Amino acid sequence: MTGELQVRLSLPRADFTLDVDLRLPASGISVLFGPSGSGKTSVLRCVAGLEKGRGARIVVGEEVWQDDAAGVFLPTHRRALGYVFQEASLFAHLDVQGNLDYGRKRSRSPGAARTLQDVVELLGIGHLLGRRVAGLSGGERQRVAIARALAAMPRLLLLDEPLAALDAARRQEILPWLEKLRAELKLPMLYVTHAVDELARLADHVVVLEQGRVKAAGPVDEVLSAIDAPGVAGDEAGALVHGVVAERSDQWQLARVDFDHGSFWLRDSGIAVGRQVRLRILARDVSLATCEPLGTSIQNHFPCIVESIAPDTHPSQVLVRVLCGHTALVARITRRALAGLDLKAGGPAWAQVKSVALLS
Ligand SMILES: Nc1ncnc2c1ncn2[C@@H]1O[C@H](COP(=O)(O)OP(=O)(O)OP(=O)(O)O)[C@@H](O)[C@H]1O
Repeated sequence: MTGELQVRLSLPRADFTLDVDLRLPASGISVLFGPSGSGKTSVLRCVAGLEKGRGARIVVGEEVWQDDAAGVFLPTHRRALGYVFQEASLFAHLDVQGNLDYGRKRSRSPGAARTLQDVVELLGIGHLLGRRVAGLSGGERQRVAIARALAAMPRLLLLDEPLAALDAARRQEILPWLEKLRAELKLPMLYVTHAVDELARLADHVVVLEQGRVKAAGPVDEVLSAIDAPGVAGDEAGALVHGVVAERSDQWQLARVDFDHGSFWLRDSGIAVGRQVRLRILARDVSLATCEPLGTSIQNHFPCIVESIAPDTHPSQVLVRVLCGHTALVARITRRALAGLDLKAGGPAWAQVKSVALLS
């Protein structure tokens, strides 16, 4: 798709007016994130044409789906979109193939048959085609629901908490499939969740909603490491670092992941050298020092510059955002430590990272 995705609308809700004006990238996953009742599903419903909104303008690439100022409103069936819900709404009387055929018939494109083969492969559901829906696990059902949505060759895929009804093991099973879609499809996806781990793992771009307003928006690493809105991640505040697996040590069973200003050593989980990965570094796992830490068991430490300091969720603590080159890390330290070290914005420091989670 060329061009971006524009979603501008205003919609009165029970307790507030939803008011957003978003410009989102034309590919990758844009996550709508926020607490329950903040308006995330309402945004998707307006994009789908299920609710009208006011002063709305919804443009997908070069297609105008709604422009209230010009009197344009395409009904849902004329918007080339796929919609995946929390509970896969598959037809129980059809097998998996029948469900996919239904999706394909919604597309008027002659290339749809080819696409169907591709999505079956993409989501690894070839062995399920003859199965009844009732015999599928929750994770398989969601994969089929996503495949059915993609079979209609949408210009935009809407996913409303697609993992929320699954247990932890099923969620882990389906996350790599979503990462594969993100890597292999040029399709923009609008993905609703209130789970920080999904956000960190899947999002390219993030919009944080609160009471119907946009509280923060931008690339995922920027939004997650921003400390001026600590409510975004609360106790899970931290940074996201993009890196590449550069070395695997048989001797130590560790992998080295390089980022723009250094390297992390972390547990080798078998990911091949050369693969791009995301690292999640929680603020509670980062400590700060004023000189290079020597004689410590913590292997990952980097010189950095203190960028900003902000109040945390508890008054005894602060969040400190530091820059290692262009890469931001966030440290959660006590006010007492801040005073003792005399850290100031603009000053040098060393960041020590106690624990790193490899997300993909
Ligand atoms: N048809 C409606 N008319 C008026 N208010 C509504 C309507 N549907 C939902 N609301 C209210 O709008 C607000 C936003 O709801 P919405 O479902 O968009 O939030 P959400 O962020 O998706 O929440 P959740 O994560 O719980 O699904 C809520 O206060 C909800 O009660």
